[in-house]
Amino acid sequence: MVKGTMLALLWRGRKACWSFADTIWRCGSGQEMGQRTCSLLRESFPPAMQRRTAGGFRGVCTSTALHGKSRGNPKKKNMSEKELTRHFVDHRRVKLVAGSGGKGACSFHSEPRKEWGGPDGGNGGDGGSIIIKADRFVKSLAQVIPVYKAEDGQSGSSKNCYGRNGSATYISVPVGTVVKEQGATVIDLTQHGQEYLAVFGGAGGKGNRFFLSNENRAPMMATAGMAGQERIIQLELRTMAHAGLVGFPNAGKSSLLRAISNARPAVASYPFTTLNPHVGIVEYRDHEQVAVADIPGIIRGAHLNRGLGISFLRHIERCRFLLFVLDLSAPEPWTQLQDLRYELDQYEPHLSQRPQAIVANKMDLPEAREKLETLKSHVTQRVIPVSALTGQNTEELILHLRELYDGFLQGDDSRGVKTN
Ligand SMILES: Nc1nc2c(ncn2[C@@H]2O[C@H](COP(=O)(O)OP(=O)(O)OP(=O)(O)O)[C@@H](O)[C@H]2O)c(=O)[nH]1
Ligand SMILES: [Mg+2]
Repeated sequence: MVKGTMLALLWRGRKACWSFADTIWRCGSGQEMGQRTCSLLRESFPPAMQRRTAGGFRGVCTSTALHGKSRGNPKKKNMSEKELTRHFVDHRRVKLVAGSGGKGACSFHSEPRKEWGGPDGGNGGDGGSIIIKADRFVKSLAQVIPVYKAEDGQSGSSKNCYGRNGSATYISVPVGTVVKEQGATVIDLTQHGQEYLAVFGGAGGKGNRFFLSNENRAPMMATAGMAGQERIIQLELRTMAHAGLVGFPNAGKSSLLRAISNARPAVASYPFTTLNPHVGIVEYRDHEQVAVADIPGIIRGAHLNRGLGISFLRHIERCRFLLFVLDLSAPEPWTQLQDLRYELDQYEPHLSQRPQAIVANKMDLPEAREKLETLKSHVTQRVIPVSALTGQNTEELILHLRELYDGFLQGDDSRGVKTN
């Protein structure tokens, strides 16, 4: 029984315990063995643990303590914005080649006393197709490779055996991916699980059994499988979010997203900290969720490729409403608003006309408080003064976000449009 207990201890112990497992196994039974084992185990612990077990060895507790560290969930490492840029890809050009069909077989059945058993060549299997599938757990197109070749069908064989069909190849893409061919949109994958069969596999060839007829009792013909379809397509990711944060660099967009949602985009005091879109979810008590996208900063002349350009505006193209984030500590923040609107319209006419609110950020700074009234006099839209840093008045912003969201839902209901 003592031997059994020792073995149980060793099983739960660490690698270090194995070195003296042999020793314990060979020990005699009784108290002497128990003491010897205790001292051996105690010596194998780190000094701190040795001190703790000096009073008396308790096998069960020790094994737990030894494993304590390895059992704990390792904390997920936050990726820096630079690392994220390497992992975040929002467009890809992909060549798709479906599988070819397998060859049909040409063979004749033959067995004792049945020498001319007739043709028995089976058909080839069909080539595999390639299917593009939207998956909400995929966040970027980074894992999409430049060329996909689906599996070919297997050839048919004698005894009427058909070749196996090539299995379909699935390409998982984020929800919101647009499939384009020569610049024209083919399909927009906006639902989780939505599939698009991009290229069909070639049909399998026919075996000579297929050509058996009254006229031809011994067909020698079998056909090769057809080649699979080939296609070059472009995949373009357009982030799916209800609201988009638009502003100059350093306006505090990322800080604001951190303040109102669960997202953790990088925040720093230098411009263009954000290089990729981040989506945060604002949760309400009734479990309604509003997705908010933070995108890189826009500067005057961005449509002429200044700063980071405006190509990333594709990520707010789908947003139903916009939040213009202004840094009220900057001189004349209302000019920022005009510039932002101009740049948005350069990307897509009337993009700046979407339902919107103006978020006056950095209200914790004295210079910002002075400019609030002047800003209000310059604009007709609602201005929400907040401080993303201190969290001041973010509730008003969250509530207004909900109003905009409800308005958008009602608008869609009245038009009978189903949206995501
Ligand atoms: N005092 C004060 N500072 C703020 C506030 N919000 C943001 N900041 C600071 O402003 C700087 C820029 O903040 P970000 O959130 O990175 O700004 P951003 O608009 O995301 O900038 P880009 O990603 O470069 O476009 C950081 O140093 C923040 O700490 C605020 O409400 N008050
Ligand atoms: Mg940012």
